[in-house]
Amino acid sequence: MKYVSTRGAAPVLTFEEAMLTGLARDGGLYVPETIPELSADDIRAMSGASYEEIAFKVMRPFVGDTFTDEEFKGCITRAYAGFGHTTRAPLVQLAPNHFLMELFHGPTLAFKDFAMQLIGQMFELALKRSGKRVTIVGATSGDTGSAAIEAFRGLDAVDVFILYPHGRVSEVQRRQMTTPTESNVHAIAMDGDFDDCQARLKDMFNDFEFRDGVGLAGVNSINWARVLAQVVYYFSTAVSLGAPDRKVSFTVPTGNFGDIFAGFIAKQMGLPIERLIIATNQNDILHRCMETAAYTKSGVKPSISPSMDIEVSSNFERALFFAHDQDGTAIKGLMDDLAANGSFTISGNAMGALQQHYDSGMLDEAGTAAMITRALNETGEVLCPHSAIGVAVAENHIGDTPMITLATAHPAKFPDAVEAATGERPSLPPRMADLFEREERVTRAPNDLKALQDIVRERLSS
Ligand SMILES: Cc1ncc(COP(=O)(O)O)c(C=O)c1O
Ligand SMILES: N[C@@H](CCOP(=O)(O)O)C(=O)O
Repeated sequence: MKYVSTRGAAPVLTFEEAMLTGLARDGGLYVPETIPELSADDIRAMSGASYEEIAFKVMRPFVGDTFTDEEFKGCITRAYAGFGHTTRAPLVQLAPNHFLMELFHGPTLAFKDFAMQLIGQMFELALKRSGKRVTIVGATSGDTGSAAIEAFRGLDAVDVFILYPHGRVSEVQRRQMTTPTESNVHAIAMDGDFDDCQARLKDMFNDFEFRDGVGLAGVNSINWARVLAQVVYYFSTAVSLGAPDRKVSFTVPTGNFGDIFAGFIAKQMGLPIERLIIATNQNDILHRCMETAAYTKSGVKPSISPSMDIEVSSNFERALFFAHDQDGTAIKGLMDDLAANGSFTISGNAMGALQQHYDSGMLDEAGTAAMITRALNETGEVLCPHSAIGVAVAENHIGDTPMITLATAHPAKFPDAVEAATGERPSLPPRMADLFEREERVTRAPNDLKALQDIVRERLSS
């Protein structure tokens, strides 16, 4: 299995190289050259299998000879052993044709744990074998950062630096990042919004002297392995509802487009997915783009679903690559337009290709709060604001096909928003009960590449 860049001008890599490399050297994102297909019988055989068994079947063809079967199975087993639910991604029925996929039973209470816990295992194995060290730098709007820190804290061969937008993550998210005591963990509160954090991260990758000097690696969804691990729960839940003999649709609360793009990969592999619904908050650039073909930045507005306060949706580039028949030159043109003018326009053909798979919807702030209240009253389910957006958008797209909405985070990560909507403050699991008493350790930084690079270099040499 080979991996190519969405901008068509970077070296072709193996799975291991793509996993440890992060951003392609032409600024693009790695994707598999071809997407392996599973037959209806292969998918049918997943019925009754454990999450871990399904994970192995789904991901194995992408991994090539990076790991033996036994090594890869070991990574998968260890990755999900600490999850607080035996089925890992349980389904709860909300209404006759509407199901909620709970993705918040991992150690940091968000869907990011599904991929990050596995990547932690795979990095550890690959780095032990090569004797190399890496410096992970990640950008987060709150959940990727805590999941990455949890997966890599204390690992000898890794330092992990997380850039988060100062004052724009929930207090629980911030404390998850600032309270770990391991010396290889470095939380950085940066001026600006998540897009600024992600832009500086990509600048670091595009500065080859810095990148090669510190051994930079990425665990944002820039990293193909992140997307791959997220493909699995599309299979496990669809199969539990009757796939491949019954179609399903998914609604996905969306920001950086990694999670919903994993659904697209599942569909390309043969899972009978009817529609993939993009659900956005008031930062609705993706929804506007689906309606008008114009991807136009308008300024990120802070919301009660802060993890989705994103306008430069990194993985949309991967979706565009497939919508343009894998034409890297076309994608480079669009991304250059975005960098120069803050917008690009998608051609009729490419829009047609996107609309074959995706629909979209948005929910504003008042609607999000109202949905959290209504979900509790009507179903007894306490939703986080991101999941509430998914549920409300899904309700406008439910037809004869079962709809599965992804619940991407635990409500206790966003207690203020949930309490304001329901009158009840959701509590953290007992293992996190003292989170608010733990000492915080964080570095403040400006939105400035050189200042950030200096922080990384200084910490590595101390
Ligand atoms: C809780 C939560 N929901 C939804 C999203 C959106 O996911 P994606 O960026 O993969 O679209 C994120 C962050 O990305 C998140 O943290
Ligand atoms: N919502 C994310 C944003 C980063 O997304 P990623 O999937 O690219 O890591 C977060 O919580 O940080």
